[in-house]
Amino acid sequence: MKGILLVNLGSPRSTAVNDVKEYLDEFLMDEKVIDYRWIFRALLVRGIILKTRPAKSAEAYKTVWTDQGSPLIVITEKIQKKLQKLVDVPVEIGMRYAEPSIETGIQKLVDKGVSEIVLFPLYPQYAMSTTETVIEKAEEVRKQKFPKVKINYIQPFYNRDIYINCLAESIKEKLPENFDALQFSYHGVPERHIYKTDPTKTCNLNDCCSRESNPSHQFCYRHQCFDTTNKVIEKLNLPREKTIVSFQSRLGKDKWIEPYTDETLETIPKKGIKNLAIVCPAFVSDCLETLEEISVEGKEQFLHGGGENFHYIPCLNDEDRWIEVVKTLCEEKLNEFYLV
Ligand SMILES: C=CC1=C(C)c2cc3[nH]c(cc4nc(cc5[nH]c(cc1n2)c(C)c5CCC(=O)O)C(CCC(=O)O)=C4C)c(C)c3C=C
Ligand SMILES: [Fe+2]
Ligand SMILES: [Fe+2]
Repeated sequence: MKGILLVNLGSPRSTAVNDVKEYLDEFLMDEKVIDYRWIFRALLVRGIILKTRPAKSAEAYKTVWTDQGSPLIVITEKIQKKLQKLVDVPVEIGMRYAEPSIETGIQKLVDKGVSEIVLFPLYPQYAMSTTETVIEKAEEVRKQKFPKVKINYIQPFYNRDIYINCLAESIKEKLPENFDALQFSYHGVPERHIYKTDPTKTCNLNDCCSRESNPSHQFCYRHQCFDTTNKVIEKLNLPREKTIVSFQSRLGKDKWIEPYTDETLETIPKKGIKNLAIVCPAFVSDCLETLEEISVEGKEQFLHGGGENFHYIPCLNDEDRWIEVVKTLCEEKLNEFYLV
């Protein structure tokens, strides 16, 4: 029997500082996220970051937490429920960090008699710290706990027509009537991650990310973000000069991919952009990074820089058209099981 596992990043179990600390420890000790040798990672994460960040992050989580829990988990559950109504195989969710874990999700499917799983990492663009760590973790769990189970992984879908149409339509519906610019703010990654995962060693994080065709693009997160943006701009028929791409949420002292969202938000009002619409297409569901970092902090930065109107465009969340895309992508992979 076949089944579907939707995988998202995960959130702390509550906004208590200790729960946030436990979550951040698992997240940041992942060597695909902070890719230093264990001893240096432990010194940085446990010796420095976890001393102060959990209290700060817990305060931020409190501002977005709902009666049902973390927005990211609640929305992923809504996607699961809606998808379950459209497909005739069991659908479960699993989080890369904290609960419900990938193991919990696979166990629930196995308990329902599933032996062939389509696993969907809910990230449009490939990154070592997202898609790659999800697949690595799922393979580790499968080998150790479920050796008879087969897993088929859905690949990044940043450039698929069905996804681009869906994202473009969603944005179009929510765009305000008057705006000076539409900003696409993607989660950032350290530059080092892009060099590390480039099998061709040709990406220089410059023009090659935006070049038409280049073998490095399959693993270049920066390229994939530009490509999603360009395809949406084309669909919406937007003048290029009315659009901005930037990268948010950087952590630590390393150089992350540029331009940075916070700096952009502070400076664009001085260039005449007073009315801004902003969307975050690296996230399929709203979460701390969109609801707090962009909608609240980002708005403050923009207004502080002299901006006047800040319009946040929510993620796809559980919109019906997005659930249809999830269904199509899952069905493609479910069908592959029949071919082998
Ligand atoms: C596109 C998706 C994401 C990428 C790429 C990514 C890389 C990445 N993130 C951190 C550090 C943190 N991220 C945090 C929250 C967070 N990150 C993503 C997605 C991506 N991260 C999401 C969806 C969330 C929100 C989770 C939620 O519960 O809502 C956090 C925790 C919050 C905080 O303390 O700020 C950290 C830390 C790194 C270091 C990284 C790449 C190396
Ligand atoms: Fe993150
Ligand atoms: Fe690149």
